[in-house]
Amino acid sequence: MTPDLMDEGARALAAHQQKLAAVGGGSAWEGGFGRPMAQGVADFAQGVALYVEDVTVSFDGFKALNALSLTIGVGELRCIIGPNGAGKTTMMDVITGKTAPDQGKVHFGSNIDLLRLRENEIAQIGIGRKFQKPTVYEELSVFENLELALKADRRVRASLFSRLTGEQLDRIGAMLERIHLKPSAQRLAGLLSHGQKQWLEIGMLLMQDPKLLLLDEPVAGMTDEETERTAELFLSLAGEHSLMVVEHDMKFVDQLTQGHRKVTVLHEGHVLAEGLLSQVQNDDRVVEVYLGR
Ligand SMILES: Nc1ncnc2c1ncn2[C@@H]1O[C@H](COP(=O)(O)OP(=O)(O)OP(=O)(O)O)[C@@H](O)[C@H]1O
Repeated sequence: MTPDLMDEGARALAAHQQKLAAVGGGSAWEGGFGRPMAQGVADFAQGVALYVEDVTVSFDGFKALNALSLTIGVGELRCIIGPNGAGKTTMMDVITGKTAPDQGKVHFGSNIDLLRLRENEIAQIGIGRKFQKPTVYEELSVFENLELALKADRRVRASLFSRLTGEQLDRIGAMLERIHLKPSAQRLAGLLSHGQKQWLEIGMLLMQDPKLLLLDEPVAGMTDEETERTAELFLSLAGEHSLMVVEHDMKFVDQLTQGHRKVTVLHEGHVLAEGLLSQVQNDDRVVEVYLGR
C-alpha cells in the first residue's frame, strides 16, 4: 500500500471513530457508555432467571403492583398480557431498577438481589430492556449501531477507538443475519422501516449478550410479515436467553407460545391467571377483564 493510501485509510478510520464517539457520549441509547464493571455474576443453576415475590408499588396510595409474584425460568420465553393499567410497565420498571417497590423481593438468578442495584448496574449484569419506541442512532449506519453496542460492552474491553477484531466483525455479521438486516448493513438507521429499527435495537441489546431480555410491545406498529419474522427471531433466542414479552397482539402471542408455552395475565397489579394461552383464553375472569373487551 502506498503512503498516500495509508494516510487516506487512517483518515477514514479516524473520521469513523470520531463519528461513533460523537454519538457514543450521548444518552440516546440507554445501554450506552459510562457503565461500571459488572457487580456480580448471576447463578442460574436452580433454573430460575428471574424471581419476583410479593412486590408492591404504590403511587400516592394507589397500588400499581399489588403483591405481585412470578418466576421466569432460565431460557424461558414468557408472554405477559393484561389490560391497560394492569401494571406491566411498572413491573419492568421494578426489575430494571427504575422504580423502587414498597415491599417484596426481586432476584436475578438465585443470588443477585436486584433491589440493591442501580439501573445501570442491572443492565451491566445481563438484563436488557427494549422499550416500545425504537431507539437507535439514526445518523449512524446499521453496522455502526451494532459496532457501538459491542464496544459499549465493558466485558469485551474494546475502546471506541480500537479497530474491530476479526472475531468482533464475525459477531456483527452474524447479528446482521439474525436480525434480517444484512442487506441494509450500510444504510443509515434513520432510513429503516419501523420494524427494521426495532430489530436493530434488539440486535444492539443482543450484542451485549443479556441473560434476560424484557420487551415491551415489540411488534406494535409492525406489518404482519415483520411481526412473523419477529416471532421467528424471538423463538430462535429462547433457550439461549430468557425473554419476557409484554404484548397485546394475541396472534403474536400465539405464534410465540406455540401451544405449549405459559402466558401470565396481569390485572390490577397482580397475577390474575397463568397457563397455556388456550387455558387463559377460556378463563372467565380473563375474558371479563381483558380478552372479552
Ligand atoms: N408514576 C406514576 N404515578 C402515578 N401512577 C402511576 C405511575 N406509573 C403508573 N401509574 C399507574 O399505575 C397503573 C399501572 O400502570 P402501568 O403503566 O404499569 O400499566 P400497564 O399494564 O403497563 O398499562 P399499558 O398496557 O397501558 O402500558 C396505572 O393505573 C397507571 O396510571
